Amino acid sequence: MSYGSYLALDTLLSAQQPVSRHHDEMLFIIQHQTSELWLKLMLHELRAVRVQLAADNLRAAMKGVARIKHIQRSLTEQWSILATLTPSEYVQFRGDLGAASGFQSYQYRAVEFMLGNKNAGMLKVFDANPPARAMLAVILKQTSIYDEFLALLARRGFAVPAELLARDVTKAHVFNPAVVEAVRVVYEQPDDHWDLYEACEELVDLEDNFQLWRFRHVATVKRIIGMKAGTGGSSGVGFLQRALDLTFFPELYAVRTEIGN
Ligand code: HEM
Ligand SMILES: N[C@@H](CC(=O)c1ccccc1NC=O)C(=O)O
Repeated sequence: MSYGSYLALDTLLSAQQPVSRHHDEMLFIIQHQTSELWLKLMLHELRAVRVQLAADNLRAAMKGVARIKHIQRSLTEQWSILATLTPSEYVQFRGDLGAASGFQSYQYRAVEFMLGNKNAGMLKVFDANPPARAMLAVILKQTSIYDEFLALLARRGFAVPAELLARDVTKAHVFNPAVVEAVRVVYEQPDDHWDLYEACEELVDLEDNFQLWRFRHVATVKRIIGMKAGTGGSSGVGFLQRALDLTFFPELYAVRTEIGN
């Protein structure tokens, strides 16, 4: 065993293959590759969190969420490196990227699915990559982290509607006022439900961190390509900005309006 063989460094460090002759393409490639590595670890941890929630191991699940939150911070911080890429630099190799786009990040889509933002329509993006498509199809049909959390609440005696517990999990979760009422009990008597109270706040942190990543993506994209359309066929900044309206755990936010009323 050696450092290089253990870490497969020859493989890892031969995977940076610029398609242009431009100096700054190396930054672009490494920014994406490191993001994908962290996404890989995030997925690994999310899978474990899901299993722990299903097994009623709330503390172990929250240990996993704590690690995920640090990964998210690292991913979000990383945007400042890419922000050193100026529009004048990017335009020199953007054309060489063809129709490639972050749309095609199957690990990113898997993370969105695991958190509950399901969208079966996204699978066709990966028709040309059968293993990626198959991985996403499996996650699409599984309960999300939030489905498992709501099921755990129900097992703890909270009034989570039965139809929600038997919902079609291939669809995105839809806001349900009864869940707000269930969570309200936790927030109004935290001392009686401390672990659930803590877990709700951890999930809000997770969503908050995710939004910060999305925001830094839009902000970085805006400074690099302005209002140009995206290589993936979207409007660009406008499309990415709309994604900021998405929410994984709507009831955990809605409950805040109700506290004290
Ligand atoms: C110069 C740098 C970048 C630019 C100009 C850019 C631009 C865009 C645009 C315009 C889109 C919308 C899809 C399209 O029409 O192409 C998009 C999507 C996306 N980008 Fe980037 N991006 C950049 C860097 C990154 C990096 C470093 C990552 C990290 C993995 C990333 C991940 C994604 C993901 C996951 C999506 C899909 C988002 C969704 O479907 O909600 N992008 N990007
Ligand atoms: N959508 C970007 C291109 C882009 O960012 C990209 C291209 C190839 C591989 C990954 C990419 N990153 C994220 O969208 C653009 O419109 O310039």
